[in-house]
Amino acid sequence: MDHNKMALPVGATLDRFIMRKQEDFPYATGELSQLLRDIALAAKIVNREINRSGLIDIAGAYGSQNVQGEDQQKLDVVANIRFIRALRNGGEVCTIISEEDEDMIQTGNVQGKYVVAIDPLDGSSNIDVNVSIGTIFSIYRRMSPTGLDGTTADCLQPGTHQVAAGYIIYGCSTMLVYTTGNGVNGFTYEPSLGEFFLSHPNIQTPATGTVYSVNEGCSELFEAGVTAFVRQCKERHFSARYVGSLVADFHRNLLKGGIYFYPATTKSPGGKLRLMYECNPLAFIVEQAGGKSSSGTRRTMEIEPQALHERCPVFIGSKELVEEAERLIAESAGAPA
Ligand SMILES: O=P(O)(O)OC[C@H]1O[C@](O)(COP(=O)(O)O)[C@@H](O)[C@@H]1O
Ligand SMILES: [Mg+2]
Ligand SMILES: [Mg+2]
Repeated sequence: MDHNKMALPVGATLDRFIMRKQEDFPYATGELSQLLRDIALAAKIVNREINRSGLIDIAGAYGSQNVQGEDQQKLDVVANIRFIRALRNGGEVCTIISEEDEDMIQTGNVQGKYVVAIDPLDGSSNIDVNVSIGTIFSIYRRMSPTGLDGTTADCLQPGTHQVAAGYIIYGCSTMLVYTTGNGVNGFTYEPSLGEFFLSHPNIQTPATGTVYSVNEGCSELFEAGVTAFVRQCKERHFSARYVGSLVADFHRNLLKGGIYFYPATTKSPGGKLRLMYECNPLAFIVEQAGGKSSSGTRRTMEIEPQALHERCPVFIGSKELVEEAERLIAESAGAPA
């Protein structure tokens, strides 16, 4: 046995883990590894801001709206600035799609091989009330040649083209969970050492569960198949859990089993969540952990994006629960199950 190649023990630092994973790819140039480190660095800085958000003047609205027409919170803007700065300074990223910016952000790193889509602060409505929030990121390799800014085509790639994806959850503890298409691993931040340590190696999500996460306040606006699925969850005495921060609801269900869904409603026919920096990255992670993600009728990662901030309905989590939701939606639409 090649003892040098054994799996890294729980407690290994993120840095060592990234290096070890890079060794698995003989032709790896280290750029993606460096990009993951840049994201981890920005996460540490944003974590510090969040942890003291009740003390310093960082709470509340910023006074402007983003392209989605949502009031930006100060922490949305701070997190956006921190991540963009780290990605720009890191040099590996040519173009960024951010929830907080209408247009593509060209970093000026024309030699950069990667495009990043990011939700700098997820769960904005929970910032001021000390409930878990997060950051979600998705990484693609550019298709256009280096030497120029990234293009719209570089940004509008389907989820199946992702080379890495992850999220940071700022909760009871701060964790970074990511995949490069080779399993899902979780790292817990130790602030006194300023390091992320491997705490959740090779995460596998249970095939089923007894938790459903949906904003039932909109249930009057659900289509028949979704209503039937919610009814079934209740008939099975599932527990309703809804934090209102996608990252927090997703993370719980990833570890314990369950399903989160934000369906299309008559009010928002495209759903609420954004394909490029919310649905696709979490879909990549859940699939790598043995779960499933769907729009209700098709695999999330096979959706061809048409716009940077397009929305899509999402059903994500334990495989059997997502398939059950799809079956009831198909049935109610009269399509063969
Ligand atoms: O308040 P609603 O309609 O239930 O929406 C909550 C959902 O919206 C979000 O807050 C959207 O994300 P942002 O906070 O990044 O805009 C999700 O985190 C959450 O799951
Ligand atoms: Mg979000
Ligand atoms: Mg956000």
